[in-house]
Amino acid sequence: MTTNIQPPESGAESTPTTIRTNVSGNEKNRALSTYAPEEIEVVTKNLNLFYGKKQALYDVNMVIPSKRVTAFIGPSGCGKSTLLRTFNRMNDLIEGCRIDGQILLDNQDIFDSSVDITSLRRRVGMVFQKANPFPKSIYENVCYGLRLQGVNKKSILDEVVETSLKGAALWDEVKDRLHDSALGLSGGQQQRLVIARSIAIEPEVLLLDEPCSALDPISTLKVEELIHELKEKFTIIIVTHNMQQAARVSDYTAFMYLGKVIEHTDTNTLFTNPHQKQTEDYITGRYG
Ligand SMILES: Nc1ncnc2c1ncn2[C@@H]1O[C@H](COP(=O)(O)OP(=O)(O)OP(=O)(O)O)[C@@H](O)[C@H]1O
Repeated sequence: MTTNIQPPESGAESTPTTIRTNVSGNEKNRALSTYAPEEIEVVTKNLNLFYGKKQALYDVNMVIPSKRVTAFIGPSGCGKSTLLRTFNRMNDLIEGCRIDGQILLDNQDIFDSSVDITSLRRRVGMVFQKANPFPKSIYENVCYGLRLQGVNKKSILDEVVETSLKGAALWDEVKDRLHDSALGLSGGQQQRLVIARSIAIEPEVLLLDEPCSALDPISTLKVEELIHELKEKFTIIIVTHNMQQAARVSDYTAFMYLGKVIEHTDTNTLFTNPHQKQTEDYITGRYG
């Protein structure tokens, strides 16, 4: 069901934007506090992050429910990508980056010394703003992760390639040219290919960092529809600049400002009845 809702009006400067949400029943948008521990994929506890002396995240405490879409929104530089990158420890690659606090994935602290980063990144896949297919065939792009794991049996690879491309809504467009270069695909197709490559190794969580920002409206729509389907199998966390997109694709939305999570609630509430003034100012276009 698609619901047409207006952001709250509180004063003459309110923007008359119509924000559509993908509200599809109470169950999907129930309060985060009602989730049982086994329904939660990721928990952050007192998470602080510093780039050298500059603090970029402040005391982030949040729960990310399993098999739901959570969106991070907020003005440029508020820490959305930084927070997203902590979930698969991509920030480890940045010199001078220091993190305090905990992130529990299935109840295990991902910063624990026993955690193997390669297997963490297998469990928590990531898709970036700009599609980054490898200069290989479409087929080899999709089975890249499996080959790294030592899987080389053709029948298995064929099956995974087909399932993943179908899962990424790309199969019909490429099934007759699987051995052509991935670089010959359009931008939107490349982004779906990268998603197919990520889901081929069956992660638990899929991180999407502004996956549509370089795409035209039709490709954007395809990726948004895809996100909707993928949440049946994966927990999805998406960073987007686009509030309409957050409202369309997500079940839960976190509004961030200056490194803090100001409000994190079901998407419908965040856009129709935000509890924090800063959220309301942002969604009504007063700053950002
Ligand atoms: N590698 C880095 N080294 C130092 N500072 C960084 C680094 N990456 C991000 N920052 C700083 O951390 C803060 C948060 O940046 P981040 O990219 O996470 O914000 P964002 O909300 O994703 O922004 P945008 O919407 O513009 O992509 C910013 O002040 C940014 O300048």
